[in-house]
Amino acid sequence: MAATRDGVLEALKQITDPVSGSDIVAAGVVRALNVEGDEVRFVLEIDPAKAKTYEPVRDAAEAAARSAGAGSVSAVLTAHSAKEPPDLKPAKKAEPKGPQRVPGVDHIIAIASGKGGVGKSTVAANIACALAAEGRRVGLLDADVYGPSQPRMMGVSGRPASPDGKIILPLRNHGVTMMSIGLMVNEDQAVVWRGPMLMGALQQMLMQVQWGALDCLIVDLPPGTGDVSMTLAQKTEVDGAIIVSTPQDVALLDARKGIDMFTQLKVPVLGLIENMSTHICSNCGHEEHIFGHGGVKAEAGKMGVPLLSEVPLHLDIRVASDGGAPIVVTRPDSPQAQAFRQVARDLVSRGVA
Ligand SMILES: Nc1ncnc2c1ncn2[C@@H]1O[C@H](COP(=O)(O)OP(=O)(O)OP(=O)(O)O)[C@@H](O)[C@H]1O
Repeated sequence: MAATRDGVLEALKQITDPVSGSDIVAAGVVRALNVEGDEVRFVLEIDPAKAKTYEPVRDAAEAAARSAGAGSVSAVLTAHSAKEPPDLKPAKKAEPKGPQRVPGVDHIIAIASGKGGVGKSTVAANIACALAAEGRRVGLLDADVYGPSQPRMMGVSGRPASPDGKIILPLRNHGVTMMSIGLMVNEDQAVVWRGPMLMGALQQMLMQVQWGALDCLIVDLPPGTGDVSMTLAQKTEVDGAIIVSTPQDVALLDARKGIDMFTQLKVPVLGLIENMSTHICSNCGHEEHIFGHGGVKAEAGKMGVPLLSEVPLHLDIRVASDGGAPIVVTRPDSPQAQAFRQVARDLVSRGVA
C-alpha cells in the first residue's frame, strides 16, 4: 500500500520527543514532510548539541514511516537555526518621519522677518546672487505666499513648465535657480491660502521642483511666525535662519519672536541683518539714522546671535530690485552690494552655504 501524509504523521506522533516529552510532531521536531507514492522524506529539526540523543529517534521515525506504508524513507537531522523565522507580515506603517533633506540640496537657509516690509525679500535675493558670485550653486525659493516678490526682484516671469505634470522645472536668472509661489498664481490674484494648502504648496515647491545639485537653497519665508515657517522647519532639515529687521523698536520686538520660534524648532539662528540701517542720500551721500542706530546690534548681542550686516537704506537698492536685478548684480562693487557680499562670504566660510 502507498503511504499517505496523514498516515505517516499518525505514525510519527507515536514517537516521544526526548527533550520536551511530547510527541515529535507536536514538539515541532518533524519538518518538511513530503510523501510521494511510497517515498517519504522529512527533516528532524533539533538542537545540534543533542544530535546523539536524537539518533535513536530518527531510527524510530524511519521505522514508523515504513510501518505507515513507506517504501523508502529519508529522515535527516538538521540543526534548528537560532534566527527568527522571516516576518512575512506586511511592513508596519512607517513612523512619522522627522525633518527630511531635499534631494541634491546641501544646505537650506531660511530668511525670515518678524514683520512685513522690512526688506526680507530684498535681502534674500541679494544674498542668493552674492552666493552665486562666490561660485556657489544657489537656489532661491520664494515661499512668501502672502506677497511673492522674487519674480519681480529676480526679473523672471512666465509659468514654470512641468512636462510630466509632476516635476516642476524651475527658472533661472543671475546665476540663481529660482521658484516662486508667485509664478504659480496670477500676479494680481490675492492669494488667500488656508493652512493645509500652504503646507502642501511649500512641500510641493521643495520636493517637486527639479532643483538639481545645489550648495545652498535660500528660502524667502513669509513675514511673521506662521504656518509656513513652522512647516519648513518641521518637515525639512534647515541649516540655519537669518532674521531681517529694521532698527525700529516694533520690528525688533517681532524679530525677537522670530528668533524664539527658530530656537524652539531647533533651527540655528545664523544671525540678524539690520536693513535700512542708515539712510544714505543718493545726491550728496549724507548719512542719517532715520530709525535710530545701534539697536539691532545691541539686541543681537543680548540674544547671543551675530549681527551679520548693516544694510543702508539707499535708493539704488530699491531701484535695482524693482528693475529685476538685485544691486549685487547691477553694482557689485558699490558699498551697498558689499554689505550683502560680505554676508555671503561669511556664510561660505562658516560652511553653511
Ligand atoms: N535697504 C534698502 N534700501 C532701499 N530700499 C529697500 C531696502 N530694502 C528694501 N527696500 C525696498 O523696500 C520695499 C520692501 O522690501 P521687501 O519687499 O524686500 O520687504 P519684505 O520684508 O520682503 O516685504 P514683505 O513683507 O512684503 O515680504 C521694496 O520696494 C524694496 O525695494
